[in-house]
Amino acid sequence: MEMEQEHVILLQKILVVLFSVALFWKIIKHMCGLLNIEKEPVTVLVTGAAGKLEPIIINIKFVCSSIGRFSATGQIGYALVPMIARGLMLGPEQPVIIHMLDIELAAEALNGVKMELIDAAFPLLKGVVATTDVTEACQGVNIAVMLGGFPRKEGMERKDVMSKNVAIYKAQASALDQHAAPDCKARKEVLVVANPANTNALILKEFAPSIPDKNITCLTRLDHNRALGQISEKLNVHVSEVKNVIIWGNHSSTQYPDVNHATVKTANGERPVRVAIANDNWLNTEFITTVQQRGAAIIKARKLSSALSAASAACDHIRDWVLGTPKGTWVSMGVCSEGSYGIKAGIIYSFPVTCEKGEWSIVKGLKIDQLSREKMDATARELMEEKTLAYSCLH
Ligand SMILES: NC(=O)C1=CN([C@@H]2O[C@H](COP(=O)(O)OP(=O)(O)OC[C@H]3O[C@@H](n4cnc5c(N)ncnc54)[C@H](O)[C@@H]3O)[C@@H](O)[C@H]2O)C=CC1
Ligand SMILES: O=C([O-])CC(=O)C(=O)O
Repeated sequence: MEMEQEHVILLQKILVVLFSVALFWKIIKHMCGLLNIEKEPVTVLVTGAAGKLEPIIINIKFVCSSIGRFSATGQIGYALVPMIARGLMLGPEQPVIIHMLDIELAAEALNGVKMELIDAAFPLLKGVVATTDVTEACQGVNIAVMLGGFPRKEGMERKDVMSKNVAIYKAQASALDQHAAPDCKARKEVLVVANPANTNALILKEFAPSIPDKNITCLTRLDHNRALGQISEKLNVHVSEVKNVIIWGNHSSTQYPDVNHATVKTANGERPVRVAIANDNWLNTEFITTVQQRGAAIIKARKLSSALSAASAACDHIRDWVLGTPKGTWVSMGVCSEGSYGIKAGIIYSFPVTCEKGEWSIVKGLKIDQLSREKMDATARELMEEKTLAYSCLH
């Protein structure tokens, strides 16, 4: 009898423990749910997002034969917006609202992209605005990815492209300055992708005085990823095993892809890339020109510029900036020079950076050899010339 009672008591105790564990688990899950619900959506602006196809009229006499050939516009935008809506930019638990801006001519196509975003039923996507009104587009924006710009057309001089783009970036700077959410001014991120990326970012910085210089950056992460890709191909290792390449300077053919501090993971630990490749001649010549010319090579192959890899790099850039770079790893970002490594303060120049708590910091104290010094200075000179040209276009 006593034994039976003991068994009942033991069973009761087990049931109480099981019930408590289940209740505790339910409370935890409920709290996590509440946390998710409470996460405010982040508003991301993407300019130049229309994803439009325009017929090319090659020869006016044979206009019929030219129908069916198309040039895509808003290409990067069309690849980028679904990546943002899937959480590839801000993480799988961050709801987003996407604002898309394009020009009047692309309004119908822009609306088509909005329809597709709705049809894709992305769980994280809490709203879409498609507009040709820059003021509406900039309203309440936390993060801005600037793809919109005037592409170089046949027969146009560099100065013609520059004058169109700096005028666009000056106007958009004023709109962001006046209408972006206080976050964008106090804390958040502006990424300029449209070419000339560094100089467009410079103009944005100069004409949006309420946005701190630290919040305005340009994309050189694509070049950084291209450099990682070339090294991984050469060594026949996965790209994730290679780290800490650097892109110095301008997102142009004068950029300097530097592997002097890069490493590759091996079974026996990390090895310098220079030692693993053991071919300085290749690293100092073909590797550099391949990365510098990769954009042109893609255009030649696709008849269109890099869109998939540029969109992916834009996500990498913002994700690492907001969520932080992995320990021991740096990335390349075009940021406002503070004078580090002898680069004139104030220009937007690509440096190696680490990010923590939403702030980037330039990696300091890297040893710079003679070849690197010359290449870093040459790309800085080009940026100074672009700055002069941009200002001459504005006057
Ligand atoms: N930094 C980087 O690593 C890279 C930069 N790029 C540059 O990114 C930019 C975008 O590339 P794609 O999407 O291929 O070009 P795209 O020509 O396909 O698209 C540009 C879009 O901007 C729109 N646009 C023009 N003026 C505008 C304005 N005032 N406001 C808003 N939108 C405007 C156009 O209607 C078009 O939809 C180009 O300037 C390209 O050279 C491209 C690849 C890599
Ligand atoms: O020149 C372009 O439009 C393409 C470009 O920047 C790149 O692929 O790096």
